[in-house]
Formats: sequence, C-alpha cells, structure tokens
Amino acid sequence: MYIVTAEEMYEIDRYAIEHGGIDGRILMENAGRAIAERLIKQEAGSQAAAVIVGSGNNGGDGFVIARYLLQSGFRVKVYQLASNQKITGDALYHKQLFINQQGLIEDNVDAEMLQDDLPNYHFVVDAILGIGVKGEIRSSIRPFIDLLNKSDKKVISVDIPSGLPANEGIDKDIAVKADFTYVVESPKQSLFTEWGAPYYGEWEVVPIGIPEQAYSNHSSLKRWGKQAFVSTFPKRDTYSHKGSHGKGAVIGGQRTMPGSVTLTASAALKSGAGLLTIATVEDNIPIIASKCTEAMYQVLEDRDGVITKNHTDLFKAFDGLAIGMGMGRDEVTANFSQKLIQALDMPMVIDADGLHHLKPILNTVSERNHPIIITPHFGEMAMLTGYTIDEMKRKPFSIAKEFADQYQLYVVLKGKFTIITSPYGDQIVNDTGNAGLAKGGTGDVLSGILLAMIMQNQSTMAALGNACYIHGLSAEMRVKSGENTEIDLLASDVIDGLSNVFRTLSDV
Ligand SMILES: NC(=O)C1=CN([C@@H]2O[C@H](COP(=O)(O)OP(=O)(O)OC[C@H]3O[C@@H](n4cnc5c(N)ncnc54)[C@H](O)[C@@H]3O)[C@@H](O)[C@H]2O)[C@@H](O)CC1
Ligand SMILES: Nc1ncnc2c1ncn2[C@@H]1O[C@H](COP(=O)(O)OP(=O)(O)O)[C@@H](O)[C@H]1O
Ligand SMILES: [K+]
Repeated sequence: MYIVTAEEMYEIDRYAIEHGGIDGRILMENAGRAIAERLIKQEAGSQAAAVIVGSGNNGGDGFVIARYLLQSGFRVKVYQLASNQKITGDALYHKQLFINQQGLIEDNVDAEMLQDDLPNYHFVVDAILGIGVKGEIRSSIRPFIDLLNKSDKKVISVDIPSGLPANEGIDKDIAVKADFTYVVESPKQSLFTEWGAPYYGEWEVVPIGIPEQAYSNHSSLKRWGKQAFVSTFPKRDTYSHKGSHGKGAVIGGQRTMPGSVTLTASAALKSGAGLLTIATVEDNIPIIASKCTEAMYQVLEDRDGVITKNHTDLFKAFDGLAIGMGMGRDEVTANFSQKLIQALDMPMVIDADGLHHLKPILNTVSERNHPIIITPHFGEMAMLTGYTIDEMKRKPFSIAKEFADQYQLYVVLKGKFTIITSPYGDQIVNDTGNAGLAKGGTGDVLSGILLAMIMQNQSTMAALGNACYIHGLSAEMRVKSGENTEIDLLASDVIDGLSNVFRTLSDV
C-alpha cells in the first residue's frame, strides 16, 4: 500500500483522470459512496447524521456521503460552512445531486447554530478540510474544529481529520480529533507520524478506483504488511542445508552486557539463520551458552571486559554481520569496530554502540558492494545527523532519506512507526508492534531478525521490511493471545513469539 504526500495524491488523481479517462466526479462519487457504505454498516443503529462540509473537494465527498445516507433512511442534514457561491466544480455537481433528492442544506452556518443542533444527531461527518489545507487555519473555520473536539458526538473524518496537514514537516495548527477516519485511496504521510496519527483515531482506507500504474512514478513510500511478507519471504527449500540459510556473526557484548548479543543471536537463529557465531569477550561465553545453546563462539580479546583486539580476518567467511549491541563506547572498542567495518565489505547490521563507532567514519563507507544497514532509534539518529529529536520527529521521512542518500546506507529508523530507507530513495513504513516493545533489549532482537533476513534470498528492502514486520507482529500476537500484556512483554518473549508468527504467516 502506497503512502503519499498531498502533492503526490493530486498527481496520482491527475494521472488517473488524464491517462485512465476517469472523470473527477466519478472519483468523488466512488470516494463518497465507499465511505457511506461502510458508515451505513458501522452506524447501523443510528438514524441521524450531521455532515459538515467545507468549500473544497473534501466537502464534495461530504455531499456524496450525505446523499447515500439519505437514501438508506438516515435523517441527514448538510452544514455548509461556506456561502453558496464558494461551492464549485465537482463539489457543486454532487451538491446538486443531493438537493435533487430533497437533501437538506444549511449554508453559511455559524458555530453557535451548529452547537445548538448537534444534540439532534448520533454522529458527525467531518468533510470540512482535506488534503488541500494550507497555512494557518482561518478564523472562520477554527470554531467548528473546536466545537467538534469539545463535543461528545462520534466524529468521522473524510480522508484526513480537518486541519491536519497531509505532509510531514508542516507545523500543525488545530485539527479535528477524529474517532474514525476513512482515508481516501491512499494513506497520507501524517498517518504514519507520531504527531499526526493520534488525530485519525481508528482508520480504514477506501479504494476509489485509481489504477495501480498511477502510483509507479508518483510515490516511493510503501506500508509493509502481510501481503508484502507473503509475496517476498522465501520458502525453505527441501534440499537446503545450514549453509544455504546464511552463516552470520553477532559481534558485541562487553563483560557487563552479555544479554544483548544473546538476544540478537537467539533472534537470528529463531528467524531462520543457518549458522550463528557470537564474537564476544571470554567471560561472557559460559553465561551466553547457558541461554543460547545453538550458537558458536569466537573469543575477542579484552581489557577489563572491554573488547580490544582487531581480528578482521576472523570474520571474512561470514555471509552477514551484526555489530555493536552491548559493545560499550570505549575508544579501543570503537577502533576495533571501525577497522572491522572498513575492512569487510559484506552485508552488515550496525546497531546501538556500533552507531557511535560508525559516526566518525561515515564518509568512508559509501563505496561498497554490500549493504550497510543502520538501526538507530530517534535518539541515535539525532546523534548521527545533528538534528534534534524534535526535528527528527517532525520530518522523519525526509531526514532518513537525506541521510541514506548522503552516506549510501540503508536506514532502519525505529519507533512507533519504523521507517526503512534505501540509498536509492525507496522507503517502507512498518507499523506493527505495540508499547510492550518500549523496553530494553527489543532493539537487539530486531537486529538479530534483520541479520537472519538479509542472509535469506530476498531483496535487501524486502528483508528489512519483513524483519520489522515480524518483530512487531510477534509483540502484537503475544499480547492478543494473552501470553503477555504490554507491561510484562520482554524481549525474549518477542523471540519466543516468532514461532507463532511464522506458523501463522505460512498458513496464509
Ligand atoms: N480528484 C480529486 O482530487 C479527489 C479529491 N477528493 C477529496 O478532495 C480533497 C481535496 O480537495 P481540495 O483540493 O479541494 O481541498 P480541500 O477540500 O481539502 O480544501 C480546500 C478548501 O479549503 C480551504 N482552505 C485551505 N486551507 C485553509 C485554511 N488554512 N483555513 C481554512 N480554509 C482553508 C480552501 O479555501 C479551499 O476552499 C481530498 O482530501 C479528498 O477528500 C476525493 O473526492 C477523490 C478525488
Ligand atoms: N510504542 C511502540 N510501539 C511500537 N514499537 C515500538 C514502540 N516502542 C518501541 N518500539 C520498537 O521496539 C524497538 C526498540 O528498539 P531500541 O530502542 O533500540 O531498544 P534497545 O536498544 O533497548 O534494544 C524498535 O524496533 C522499535 O520500533
Ligand atoms: K476532513
């Protein structure tokens, strides 16, 4: 499923109109009818609806919805915030169809009047502003947004909660806090940002008949999901052997942090890696071995439990590496990682302390044959880029893209919405997961899953999308099944849950 900016959505609509020969009025009809059909089911017991429309095409969708609700026996009134002259084009056409069916419209509505009327309705349809919103919300509109936010009526927004920008990087003003949003055709960027998502409430995308090819030149951002997993994740070949599924190494774990590499290694094995070696300081090995029986070990030299020695040759024969978890930031350890990263051109996942080691040598890693995948959370990404966390949260898509392009890396920017970016500008969002993952160690688990996935036979972007997808899905399924709550879910539970995830996905 593609995710778009407002400009991309307009381009896609235009493409469908010009190349697909679909009339704009039909797109509006499709949008309004698809939403109304769902509303009629969703609000089956309800009898009265207020549809609040602005002067643009979002309001046009509102007129279509009102017509279908009316036809289904709902008591409906349209509250048109603008004067009659302001309603033009496709919206005017659909307004007329509503009028032709004896639809009631109140024009030039003032907020007090609407406030007095609201108790008469069971729910409100918000078709005030769509993706055409620009700049500060005008004073003529603000009281209506306030009113909806204060009212106890269920508010259902059309396409986007009115007032919320579609794109990242725009300061939001006031916006409707919807209970439910029917997103027209494609989710907009703001739905996958921490600042925008809460306004949407629950949501569903309604298709309006735009052909798939309209997207190919107009959006580089996709939501990863079950269908993407099923169509890209390779089946295990009956005749495969352990070497067919990747020989990986997890490098990290100073003496005070044996847990992180254990989690990474266990997650990699549980995600299908063929062979797994943990390279760490000697004192850690008996501790880790008691937790992760299947791994092999490579002893790294240490000083007081801190990794010191450079043994890059030891790692030449691996298919993939994960570096940095629980490694610490001692200078000698940083030197070790830096030499390793520079000497070995092989697929590698760099996480946690490894990201701090990577920062000074970023300029030296862009010319490689194999991908480097970095897995920062927002704090680590701020450290790498120099942006503040607030700036990062405001425009995570463009900052990740800029960084991936500059250093020719794959970036897995972790959070409630995890954004995966390729050095070529493609982006994927993963939104599986829950707040149970907001706990130490879950990032180590993700690194292990990523390591296993990049060693299977799939494209790098598919590998990264699939890894993030199953990591979050495992957390969701553990909670849904009642095995854990979000409070007691631990990183090791996420690993245990992978078994159920693979079983469920292979049944699809
Ligand atoms: N072909 C298309 O473009 C389709 C568009 N559709 C709907 O059309 C919407 C986009 O329509 P429009 O481009 O007409 O835009 P909108 O309906 O989102 O808004 C434009 C109107 O809002 C006013 N406005 C903009 N910024 C404002 C502000 N800060 N304060 C107060 N008023 C402001 C403008 O004066 C204009 O009248 C989509 O969100 C979707 O709901 C759907 O009908 C499907 C097809
Ligand atoms: N509220 C949340 N909802 C969904 N996923 C989350 C949430 N909080 C954290 N995560 C996920 O959990 C993982 C945390 O990684 P990270 O912060 O590196 O943890 P650690 O370094 O302690 O292992 C990431 O994959 C992130 O996307
Ligand atoms: K709206």
